[in-house]
Parts: sequence; C-alpha cells; structure tokens
Amino acid sequence: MAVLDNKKISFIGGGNMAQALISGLVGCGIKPNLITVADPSSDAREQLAAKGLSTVDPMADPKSAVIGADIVVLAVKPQMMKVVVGAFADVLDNQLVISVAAGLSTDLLSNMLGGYSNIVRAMPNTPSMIQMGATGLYGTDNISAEQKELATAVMEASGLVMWVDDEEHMHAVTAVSGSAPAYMFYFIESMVDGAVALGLDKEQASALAMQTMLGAAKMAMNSDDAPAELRRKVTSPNGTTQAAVESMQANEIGRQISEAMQACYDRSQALSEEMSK
Ligand SMILES: NC(=O)C1=CN([C@@H]2O[C@H](COP(=O)(O)OP(=O)(O)OC[C@H]3O[C@@H](n4cnc5c(N)ncnc54)[C@H](O)[C@@H]3O)[C@@H](O)[C@H]2O)C=CC1
Ligand SMILES: O=C(O)[C@@H]1CCC=N1
Repeated sequence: MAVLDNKKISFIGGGNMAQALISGLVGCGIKPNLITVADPSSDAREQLAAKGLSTVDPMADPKSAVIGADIVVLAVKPQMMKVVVGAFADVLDNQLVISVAAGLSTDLLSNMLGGYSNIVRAMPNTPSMIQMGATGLYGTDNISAEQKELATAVMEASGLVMWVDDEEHMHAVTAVSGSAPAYMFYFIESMVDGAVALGLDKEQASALAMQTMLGAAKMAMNSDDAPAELRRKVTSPNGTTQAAVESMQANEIGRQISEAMQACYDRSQALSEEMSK
C-alpha cells in the first residue's frame, strides 16, 4: 500500500460502510492516526476514537476533516449527501473525493460539490470489514491515472476492486455485490431455518450452512469449472441433490434471484432520479 503512505484519509460519515472500509485500511497497515472520521453521533465517535482514529463533530466543525486531507470518503446516506457536502464544498482543494453513496452519479455529486470534479464513485460492500469486500469503481475522464491508483488502493485494502467504464453499470454492481451480502445472509438464514426444521440445533445448522457457503464460493473461485459444472458434480443421478435442485427449479429460484437483482437495479436508478430533482 505504498501509494497510501502518509496519506491523510477523512471519512464523512462513520456508520456501517465507513467502519467496514476503515477496518480494511487499518488491517492493511494504514496508521489509524492518519484517518479522521466526521460523524455527529457521539457514540460512533467514541467507538472510532477508541480504535485510535481522529474524530470530528461535523455539526460543530464541518470543514476541519476536509482541510488538509488527501482523500475524502463520502459515506453518508444518499438523501443527506447534498446538505452534508454543502457544509464543506468550498474548502475542497485538490483532494480525491470518493463517494460510496448508492445511486448518486458523479455529475450529481459534482453539482452538490459546487462543480468540483476530482470524484470517484465507489460501490463497496460490508465484507470489506474482513478484507473480503468487492468494490466497483467509476471515475470520469477528469480523474488522473494517479488518482485512479489512489482510489484503487483505498478500496483494495478491503478486497477486490473492479473499475467499470460506463457509469450506468454501477447500478448493476450494486445489484451483484453492493447489496448482495444481504442476499447471501438471507440464504444462510433460510438454510439455518430449514435445517432446524429438519431437527438440527441452530448452532450446528449455522456452522454447517456458513462453512458450505464459504467452501462453495472458494471452490468456484479456484476452479476451472464453471459453477454449473461444479453443481453437476455434486448432483448424482436420481440422488439427494437432484431432488433439491429440481425443487428449486420448480420454484424458479433462479428467476426470482434475477428479479430481486432487477429490483435492486431499479431502486438504484430511481434513487438517482429522486436525488437529481
Ligand atoms: N451498508 C452497506 O452495505 C453499503 C452502504 N453503501 C452506502 O454507504 C453510505 C452509508 O451507508 P451506511 O454506512 O450503511 O449508513 P449508516 O447509517 O450506518 O452511516 C451513515 C453515518 O452518517 C452519519 N451522519 C449523519 N449526518 C452526518 C453529517 N452531517 N456528517 C457526517 N456524518 C453524518 C450518521 O451518524 C451515520 O453514522 C450510503 O450512502 C450507502 O448507500 C454503499 C455500499 C454498501
Ligand atoms: O441498501 C442500500 O441502499 C445500500 C447500498 C448498497 C448496500 N446498501
């Protein structure tokens, strides 16, 4: 992470996503005292200060986290973004701004920031907390190769990074990775409920379901076989897996997953439209 050496990184908003990214950065060796977090919640500030980070109350002092920072990560809810950034936009001075907000385009962010254009848009996910995140990044043509490298380093501290060329693809990134840990947790919850209904206790069921999800994902990542082929290799003719998969197919689980992702995509687009009014 040489590119981040001695770089000062400020987070505007210190909630779930910011804390996940900060864990990744600290886990990668970034010194906590180079990270500042602005959050109005005194509880959040106390928790972050206990980890050695500098904290600021943006209600009392909205600008100091931004002045002197090299990188400013915007991690507040999309609906609050305009008001929050309006309080410090005038002191931006060559910092790289990374926004993790769902649905907010670089154009819209630039408008909110009074025309400032050193903006990279990111869509990370919460497994960043354990450096197993997956982040989509998009930058306009204004972004230099050096700034791209900086944004890549900030996000790579938490896991995989994938740049997209078309900003519209950020909605798809949200559907396939940004929001997707929730689908995976839902799947685990359902498997645990199913196993408990079949007689296992919750602890046994949780351990088996989670290890299986992790094992299957790792196996798919490391295998030359496509997931469909790996599935075929589990499925003995007329065996137990076939019964389960046929039940899923009869219930059109694949179509239902695609529909859920479409709903996510549509909501991301709608958020964008709502915010630009
Ligand atoms: N949670 C997730 O899995 C993901 C979230 N995101 C994006 O990350 C952003 C933050 O989401 P979460 O962390 O989940 O929300 P959160 O509610 O956990 O965090 C937002 C934080 O902003 C703080 N805040 C409120 N007013 C502020 C102000 N004036 N200045 C500074 N901070 C202020 C709140 O106190 C809170 O700690 C959103 O834009 C969301 O779209 C993106 C990818 C994944
Ligand atoms: O649900 C949301 O809107 C945010 C963005 C992606 C994950 N969480």
